Amino acid sequence: MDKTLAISDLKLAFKSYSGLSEVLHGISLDIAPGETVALVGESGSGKSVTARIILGLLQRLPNARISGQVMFDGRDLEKLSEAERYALRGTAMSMIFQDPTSALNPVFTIDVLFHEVLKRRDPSISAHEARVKARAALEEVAITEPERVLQSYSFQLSGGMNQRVMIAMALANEPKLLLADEPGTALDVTVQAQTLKLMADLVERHGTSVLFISHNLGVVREFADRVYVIYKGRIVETGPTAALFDNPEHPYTRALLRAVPRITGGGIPDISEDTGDFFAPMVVHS
Ligand SMILES: Nc1ncnc2c1ncn2[C@@H]1O[C@H](COP(=O)(O)OP(=O)(O)OP(=O)(O)O)[C@@H](O)[C@H]1O
Repeated sequence: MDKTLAISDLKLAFKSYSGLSEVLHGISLDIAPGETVALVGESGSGKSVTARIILGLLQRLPNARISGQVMFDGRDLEKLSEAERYALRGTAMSMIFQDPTSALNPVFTIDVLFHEVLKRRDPSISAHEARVKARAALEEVAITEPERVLQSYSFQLSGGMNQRVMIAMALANEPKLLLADEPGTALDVTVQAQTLKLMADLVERHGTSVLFISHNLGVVREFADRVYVIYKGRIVETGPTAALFDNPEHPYTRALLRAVPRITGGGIPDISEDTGDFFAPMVVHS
């Protein structure tokens, strides 16, 4: 079956007055239909820029130099016009962010925001039809009083409620691919765990593919089918989640796993002090 997403040899550099700074050095990554794939790595390793290239957002920056191939649902993104890429965002692919409260425009009520989202797929959808769909979508994320939520502004709702609203909106147009960039990191851990479980159940039911970007290896272990570990713009290890966590072979993956904070003390180890060769060849688990 065709992959939902197939990235090959993706390179990215930013041009500045002092020259080119290379950020991605030829990464390859794919996601099958219905699969949840995690991209993990430290801050600045290139996770968010990868998501922004998939969404077609970095292509608009005049100082971004991009090469390689990104195939989405059988289509080469680089061959699409800006208008075609715009049409894909919020319809065939959508995104959820770290902080749901700031991602939802506080000027409009949730039902107006929902209407806008649904119009991306069906420009002629009426406010009434949108409201019916929005109510059903909110019920799917276990919101028991959808009418009250629809009439509210995001600042009147809790962070956990906004996260559910955002998940419902992101899935309202039945996207093939959901990009989840550190979802819920701005929430407390219990609420984050509940909403991630909700998201996982929903994407499974809808057969949505997910690119899950996270620092949190515990969450990755629970929700991802496969993992790619990225270090300074290079994929250093990849494989099915259990194989990779049970038998990490690349020095950087080992350091990353050792750096998971433990309640029993010792604080967060500093992996920059690790002596392993983080540029060792990539490890692929089958
Ligand atoms: N518009 C830009 N211009 C120049 N450099 C950029 C731009 N956007 C990102 N970068 C650089 O690209 C690198 C990768 O950034 P990216 O945001 O993808 O990291 P990340 O892995 O998502 O980190 P975090 O987990 O902190 O979000 C960083 O060094 C960042 O400074």
